[in-house]
Amino acid sequence: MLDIYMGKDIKLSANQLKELEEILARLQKHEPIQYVLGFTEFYGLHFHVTPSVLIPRPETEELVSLIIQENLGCSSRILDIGSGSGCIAISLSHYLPLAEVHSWDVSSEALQIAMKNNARLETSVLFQQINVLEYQPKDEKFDVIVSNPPYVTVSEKEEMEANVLEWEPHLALFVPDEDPLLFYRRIAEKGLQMLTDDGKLYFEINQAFGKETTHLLESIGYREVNIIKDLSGKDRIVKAIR
Ligand SMILES: C[S@@+](CC[C@H](N)C(=O)[O-])C[C@H]1O[C@@H](n2cnc3c(N)ncnc32)[C@H](O)[C@@H]1O
Repeated sequence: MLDIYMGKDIKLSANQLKELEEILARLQKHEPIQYVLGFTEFYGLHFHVTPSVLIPRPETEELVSLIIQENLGCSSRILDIGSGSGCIAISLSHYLPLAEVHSWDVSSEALQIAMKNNARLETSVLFQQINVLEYQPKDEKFDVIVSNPPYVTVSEKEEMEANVLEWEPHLALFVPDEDPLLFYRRIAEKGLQMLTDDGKLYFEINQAFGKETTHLLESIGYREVNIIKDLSGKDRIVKAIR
C-alpha cells in the first residue's frame, strides 16, 4: 500500500495484465462487481454468486436477522421459497443449527449455485426444484415459511440501473404489473395448509405494497399481520401468524 502512495511502479506479469484488462472490460459493461469477483458477503458468510442468482441485498439481511432473533434455540422446520444463492436458507441453517431448513426454487441454475454454497459453508439445507405457483401442498408441515419472491413490477424497469437490469436474472426480479402480489397470494394460500398452528410467515416485500400485502394476508385469515420497516424507513417485511 505504501508503494502505491509513494508512486512506485507495480510490475504486473503479462498474465496479470491480461486478467486486469478482462476485469475492467466486464466492469465497463456494467457487470456487478459481485459477479466479477464471484463472491459476495451476506450476514457474515461468503456466498458464491453468478448471473444465475440474484445478488443478496442488505434488506434481506434484516429479514434473516428478524427470523434468527425470533426463533433462537427452536428446533423448527423452516421453508424458504425462492432460494437464489441460498442466502436466506443457508444463513438460517448456520445461525439456527437446531432447525431443519428446506428451500425451493424453480430455477435449476440457481439451485446448483445454492447447493454449492450449502456444501462450502457446511450447512444442511434441503434444496428442491419446485415451482411454488404450481405446487399442491402435501401433508408435511412447517413452523416457519419465509420468502423473498420476485416483486419488482415490469413498469418499475425504467427506474432500474443497467447493472441490475442487464445482469441479474429476470426470473428472480419481475412480476406482472397486473398482479404484483401474485407470489404473496399463492404462498399465503398454500401456507394455510403448510404451516403448523401459530406457524409464522415472513415476507420481504416491495416497499410500494405494504398495505396491500397486509390486507391480503388478513383477508386470507392470518392474524397479527405486521409491517416492519427497513433501515432506510421503507416498508420491507411483512410478518403474520397462521
Ligand atoms: C428475489 S429472488 C430471491 C433469492 C434469494 N432468496 C435472495 O433473497 O437473494 C427470487 C427467487 O425466486 C425464484 N422463483 C421465481 N419464480 C419461482 C417459482 N414460480 N417457484 C419457485 N421459485 C421461483 C427465482 O428463481 C429466484 O431465485
